[in-house]
Amino acid sequence: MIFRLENIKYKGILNIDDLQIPAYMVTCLTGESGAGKTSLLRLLNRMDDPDSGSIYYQDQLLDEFNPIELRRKVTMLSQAPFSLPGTIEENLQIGLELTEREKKDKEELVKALETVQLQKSLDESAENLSGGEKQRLALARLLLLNPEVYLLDEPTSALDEEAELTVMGRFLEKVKREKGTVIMITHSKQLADMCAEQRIVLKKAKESDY
Ligand SMILES: Nc1ncnc2c1ncn2[C@@H]1O[C@H](COP(=O)(O)OP(=O)(O)OP(=O)(O)O)[C@@H](O)[C@H]1O
Repeated sequence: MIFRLENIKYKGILNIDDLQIPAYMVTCLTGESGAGKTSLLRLLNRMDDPDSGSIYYQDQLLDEFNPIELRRKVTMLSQAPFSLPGTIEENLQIGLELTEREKKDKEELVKALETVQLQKSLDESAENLSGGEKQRLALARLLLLNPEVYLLDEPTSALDEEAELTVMGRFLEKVKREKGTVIMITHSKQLADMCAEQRIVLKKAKESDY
C-alpha cells in the first residue's frame, strides 16, 4: 500500500475511518458532486491537512515530510490546469524549472506530446489552445516530471469520450511502465471501467458523523 488513511476528519467534508490505496495501480475516485473527492486528493500531498487522523505515505506519517519534497513525489494535476502565455515548449519546461530540475531535450518533449496525442509543434504558442488541448499539455508536463504518484482531478473532462479513452489509455500505459501510481477523479464511467484497478466511491459525510 502506498497510502494509508486512518480516522480522517476534514472540515465536515470527509470522514474516513480506514482507507488504503495500492502502489503501482490506477485507483479511480468517484462519488457525487461535493462528496469531497478534490478535498481528499489535496490531503494526499499536503495541499491541505486533515483536522484529525493520520495519513501514511509508504509507512511514514505525511506530516513528517517537507511539503515541497512531498509534492515532487506526489504531484497533483488540478481540475483547471494552468498554461502560460509562451510557447508549448516553455509550457512543458516550466514544470521542471519550478521544481528545480534539469530541462529535458526537445526529443523528450515531443515524445510527451505524442503520448497525450497533442499534435502541435514545440514553438507554437500555447495561448490559443482549446480547453481539451490545455488539459493534454498539462498531462504532458506532468509526464515529464515523472512523480511517484499522479493525483489527477478529472484530467480529460474537456475531451470528447473517444479522445478521453485514447489519451488516458496511452498516458496510463506510460505511467505504468515507469512504475507510477495513479489516483484519478473521473466522472466518466467508461474511463473508470477501462482503467480502474481499484475504486473508491466517496459519499457525502453526514452531520451526524461529527
Ligand atoms: N477549504 C474548504 N473549506 C470549506 N469547504 C470546502 C473547502 N473545499 C471544499 N469545500 C466544500 O466541500 C465540499 C466538497 O468539495 P470537493 O471539491 O472536495 O468535492 P468534489 O467531490 O471534488 O466535487 P466535484 O465532483 O463537484 O468536483 C463542497 O461542498 C465544497 O464547497
